[in-house]
Amino acid sequence: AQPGAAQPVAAPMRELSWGQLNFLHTTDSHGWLGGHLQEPQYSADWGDYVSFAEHMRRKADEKGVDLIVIDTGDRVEGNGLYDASSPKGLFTYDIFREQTIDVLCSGNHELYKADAADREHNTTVPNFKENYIASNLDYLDDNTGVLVPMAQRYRKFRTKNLGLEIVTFGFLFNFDKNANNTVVQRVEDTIREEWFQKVLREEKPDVFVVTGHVGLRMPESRAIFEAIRKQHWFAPILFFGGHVHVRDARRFDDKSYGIASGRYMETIGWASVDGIGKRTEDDEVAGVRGSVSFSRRYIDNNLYGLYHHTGLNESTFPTPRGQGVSEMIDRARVSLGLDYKLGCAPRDLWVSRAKYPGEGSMYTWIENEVLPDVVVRQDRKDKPRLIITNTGALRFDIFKGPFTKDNTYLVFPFTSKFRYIPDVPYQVAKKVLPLINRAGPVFQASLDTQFLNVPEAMASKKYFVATDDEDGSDEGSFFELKGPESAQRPLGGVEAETAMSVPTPQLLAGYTTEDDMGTDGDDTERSPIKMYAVPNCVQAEVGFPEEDGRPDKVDLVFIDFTQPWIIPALKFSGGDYSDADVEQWDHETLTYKVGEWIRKNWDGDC
Ligand SMILES: Nc1ccn([C@@H]2O[C@H](COP(=O)(O)O)[C@@H](O)[C@H]2O)c(=O)n1
Repeated sequence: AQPGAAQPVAAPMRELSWGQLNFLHTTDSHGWLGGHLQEPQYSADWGDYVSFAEHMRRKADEKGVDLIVIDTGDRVEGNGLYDASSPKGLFTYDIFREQTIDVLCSGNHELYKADAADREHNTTVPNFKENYIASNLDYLDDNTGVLVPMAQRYRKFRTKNLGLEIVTFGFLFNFDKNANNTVVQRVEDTIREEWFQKVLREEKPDVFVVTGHVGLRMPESRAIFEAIRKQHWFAPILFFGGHVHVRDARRFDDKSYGIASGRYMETIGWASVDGIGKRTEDDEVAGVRGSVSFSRRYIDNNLYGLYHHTGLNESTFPTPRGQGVSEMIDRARVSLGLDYKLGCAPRDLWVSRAKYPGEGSMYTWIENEVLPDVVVRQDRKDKPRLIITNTGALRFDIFKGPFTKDNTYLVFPFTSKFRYIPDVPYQVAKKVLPLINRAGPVFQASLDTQFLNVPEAMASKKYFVATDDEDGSDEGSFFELKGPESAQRPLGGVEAETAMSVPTPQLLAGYTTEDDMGTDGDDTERSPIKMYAVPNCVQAEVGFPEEDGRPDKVDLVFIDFTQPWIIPALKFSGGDYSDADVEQWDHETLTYKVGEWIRKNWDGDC
């Protein structure tokens, strides 16, 4: 762990079970290679994970079984370790490559910006060579002007100890907000491509492993499963998903299962599979291959748990390589000045652990306190304005106490700036926010308004029910598990505030996941946390007339990411606006503006 990271706390543990094939899985790490310095549940770092994987490989060898290490993308954006350097990721690519990863693929965050996609092609792919799979992703080489596969489309390999043959793919969901130096082919089109069909016709592996930056319950995963199953009735198919930032496991059928392993290096996914027979020519005819048994654990990424699962301790656990990686991270953090204190947060501010609107909500804070102060222009200061930001732009909680340079990137990782349309009739402008939040038919399918929200909402909306609040209002609904077809309740602080069960007092609050396999997936017993839904966007009203609160016209200011939704919402509200009417508000990023605000307003002692 990093110097100064919170010490892990002892807790009741569930064991890992081993099978013929065993997997360690990370996804959506978003640069959190230093771990969570403020949260004991997740305070181990990438160096500890390197040590852990080394011990688990040795154990696999001793047992005569196999271990495969997987990462399913979104390695970048969301932590100072990646975002604070120039160029971005100056240190993280070298740190990340220290883990031996057998199969990896791209996430959408590797592709938002052209320079990040260049680095993926020119650094990550060569770092991992044939282990990097890009089944539906091409890269436009600037030097040659030629569109080439980002990496190979699939990989076939034999496992070290049991000699099982694996065919593996690496998919990205149908993402369309990538920079123009990559092309993402829709999954549904890719599986109809000749190369994919040829693999299915010609290869007869013992098991298919589908890695993907795709939620397990997104339609793309189902489509891939059905395409493989159509041609391989009895083959085990294992999915390793990502993107929606949740812990989840899904049973597709009795020979096909998947795991999704959370976000931000909070979770190391563990999956083990038994019942994989060597495939014979007659299998498909006779249907001889029985069910596979699948077991999963979501490992909280802290040293207490990693020692427990390896049977090691403080002196025996760190390997020279792992220790070296922790030192690399420390040096990088120091040279980037990530612990530099901008101010002192006077209270906890939550993404979804507090009701919106409310005192503890990060979104109430941003719309009431921050936006009115930071979205100001001298030449338009007397014009009333509406300022809109999407909630997904604020990604992580703020804990009471020191707010560091690192925290600015954890909370506001994007380089988004403000744009505006001047002098919009208020009667038109005021309808934009409700339209976006109600997500009506105004928006085409490609403009799903859930893409404005925090990624966790994608899973939550589908698998949890938003119930009425305790006070009977429908404001600030919270999620309650609907049944076994579920995703999760994430995240941990130290207190367990819940209406869903009686917390065990000494347990730290954290993940209490329910998935298709039941409620025993988390490796550590935690007390549950109540999670509240947040709207897609929030809005500040600034400079409104005091008498009736209804200006004639307003400047409609919005974060640039929201523009594709703002324009159709304006049109639907009777405003004949297009992209041509949009002007840049100023040239400062939201991240910079909030950093400056914190410097001025949170200048207490802590
Ligand atoms: N410039 C951006 C890019 C993304 N977002 C938000 O992030 C969400 C996607 O996050 P994943 O980690 O799941 O890829 C997206 O839905 C937006 O809410 C943003 O605000 N600004």
